Amino acid sequence: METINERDMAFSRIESSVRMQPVHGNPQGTVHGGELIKFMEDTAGIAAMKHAGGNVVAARVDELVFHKPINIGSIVTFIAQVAYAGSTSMQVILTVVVHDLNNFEKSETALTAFFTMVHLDNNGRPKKIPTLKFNTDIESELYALGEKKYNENKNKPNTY
Ligand SMILES: CCCCCCCCCCCCCCCC(=O)SCCNC(=O)CCNC(=O)[C@H](O)C(C)(C)COP(=O)(O)OP(=O)(O)OC[C@H]1O[C@@H](n2cnc3c(N)ncnc32)[C@H](O)[C@@H]1OP(=O)(O)O
Repeated sequence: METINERDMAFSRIESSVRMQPVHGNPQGTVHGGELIKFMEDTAGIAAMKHAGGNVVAARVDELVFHKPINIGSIVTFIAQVAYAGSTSMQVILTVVVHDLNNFEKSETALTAFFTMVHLDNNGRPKKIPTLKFNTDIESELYALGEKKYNENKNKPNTY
């Protein structure tokens, strides 16, 4: 199989929309945080799989922020972007937006997080990934954010 050494950042971007159902709810009647995190991890995982070209696992979640509660019945879009590629790991920036059901041009950010996803080979060992190429000013900013988070994690004591 052909080995890909470099991928454009835009290649891995994923958007996935879901209507939040009663089964996603918590006792307060809004969407349960754990349900949202599962969708976030799946979306981050698919973006990372696209970049890596194979299986990935989540190694870490940083700066998960719940900015707004989400109501049952809302249509929510999960946006995942590989922002930085290390040797075998990726920083995936996850943004969750809630749409205005009467005006889909309007949406609000409800959650944000960084996921560290690691590419694994068939024996479950970390495997090298393509480098990441940015092509626009916005992508360059995302890359800088991802690189900062990667370096912060590498420098944290007792992390691994
Ligand atoms: C709405 C949509 C619906 C769609 C619906 C479809 C669903 C379709 C979904 C498919 C998508 C699946 C997405 C789910 C993914 C899981 O749910 S996975 C389950 C949860 N995760 C786990 O069980 C992982 C457990 N941990 C491990 O297995 C090992 O610790 C790891 C992560 C493989 C690392 O192993 P290790 O031997 O420590 O590796 P090591 O060589 O030291 O480091 C490798 C790299 O990882 C980094 N790393 C390791 N540990 C850490 C750490 N704690 N923090 C940060 N970085 C770390 C290192 O810095 C290194 O990076 P590079 O410098 O190479 O880039």
